[in-house]
Amino acid sequence: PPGPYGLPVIGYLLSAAGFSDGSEQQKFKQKYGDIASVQLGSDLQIWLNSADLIKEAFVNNASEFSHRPYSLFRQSFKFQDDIISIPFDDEWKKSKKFLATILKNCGFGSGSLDVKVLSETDALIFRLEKQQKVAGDEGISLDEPLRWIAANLICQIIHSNHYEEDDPELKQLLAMSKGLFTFDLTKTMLMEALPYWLARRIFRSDINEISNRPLGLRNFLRKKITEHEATRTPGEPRDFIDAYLDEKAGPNLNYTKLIDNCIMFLPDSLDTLPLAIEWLVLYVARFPHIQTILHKELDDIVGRAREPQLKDKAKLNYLEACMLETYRLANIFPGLIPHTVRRNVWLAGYTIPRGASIHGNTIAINLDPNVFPNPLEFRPERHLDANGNFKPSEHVIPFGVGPRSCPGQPLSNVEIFLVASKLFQKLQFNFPLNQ
Ligand code: HEM
Repeated sequence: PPGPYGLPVIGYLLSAAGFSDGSEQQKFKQKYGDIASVQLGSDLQIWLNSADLIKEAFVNNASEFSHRPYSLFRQSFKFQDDIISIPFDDEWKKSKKFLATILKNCGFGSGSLDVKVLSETDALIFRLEKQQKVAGDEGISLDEPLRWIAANLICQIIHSNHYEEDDPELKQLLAMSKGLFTFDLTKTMLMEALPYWLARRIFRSDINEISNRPLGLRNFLRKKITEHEATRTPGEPRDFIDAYLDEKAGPNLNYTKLIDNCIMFLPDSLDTLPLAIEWLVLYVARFPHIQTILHKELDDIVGRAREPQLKDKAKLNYLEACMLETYRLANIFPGLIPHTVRRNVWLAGYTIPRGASIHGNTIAINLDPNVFPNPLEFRPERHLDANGNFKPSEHVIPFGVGPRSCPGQPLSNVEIFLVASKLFQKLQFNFPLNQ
């Protein structure tokens, strides 16, 4: 595929810094159309710059395009057969189906989850109001309170624990998972771009630091598993750990795999998901006319006397539109997680070489002025039809598409919708004075 020329050996590596703010990725679409390639050292990156082409690869040709490329960064964590890294084969299919089923039984997409989310949101509102009284005009940060509610929900699903605001165990868990998968983007690109032996030398101390990151979480989860083994009733799972133990009990039970798969749920649950809610609140607070429309819609459909429910979702068109617009403009998960092919494959008239890393260019797609006029404006109306009904966009794909897409999407959709509808039903958000 076409792409920028680079220098011998290092390719386009000197421009790696431009990837962190998305400016390079946007240029790929403008200059080369739906598909572009860029050589970063030894890493050949293919950028798919339209949602249609991403679907062509990850959905229509899923059997070829659903592998994960080798990544020194991910390998540094020393996870064992975790769901994100394992290749797309029969083993992966079995694991993903198994995880999806037990997650569903533990709350994802089931009625009991709504009750938990609503009661956690009550506690969140109480906490925000309390903090606001103390802070006055200074304003408060949403970051920690939103991570706290998200942690309570995922912990109930994984190991049935519910925490109060100041619980030291919760604080410890949040501290251990904060930034678990965060790393300087330019360094990550260099790590993946340099030949393996050289990258291992240059980044030795970073690799050691990364491999130590999950140790605290592993110990924490090991303790939870031991407690579960002592108290569980086989066949009556209370949560993810019980369900896993039920399914895999026996001499072949691999505790490290169980622990690592629990850890895989944490970064998106504790970082990505609260971030989406936080951006939504910030955009709505920034534009008072949008907040007024949102409050009116909630008053008309739900009223003040009862809780919002999942069945209201179909009627809360404006809220749905605000959520989608947030995914688009805030670019909640830029670039998806890279995929690869295991042999040379044709796509859009080009050969995609075996081992290339394949990226969904959601940054360029979300800001494409031909699809979203005035793309930098937060305009929920663009996702409504002439009758004011919510119109999902085929171009906004924050959870990815195809078999490798996010298994947390059902949980995220329920959680974000219920938390947001209740927050906007009960509260008015404004920016602090002079900010
Ligand atoms: C707003 C919230 C979230 C967003 C935007 C999001 C987005 C994504 C994206 C873009 C991918 C990669 C798709 C691809 O490779 O093409 C992904 C994968 C994944 N997500 Fe999420 N996610 C969210 C929440 C969650 C939650 C709450 C969980 C767990 C409880 C979760 C667990 C995972 C896992 C395990 C994978 C790897 C799947 C695989 O490799 O087969 N995500 N997510």
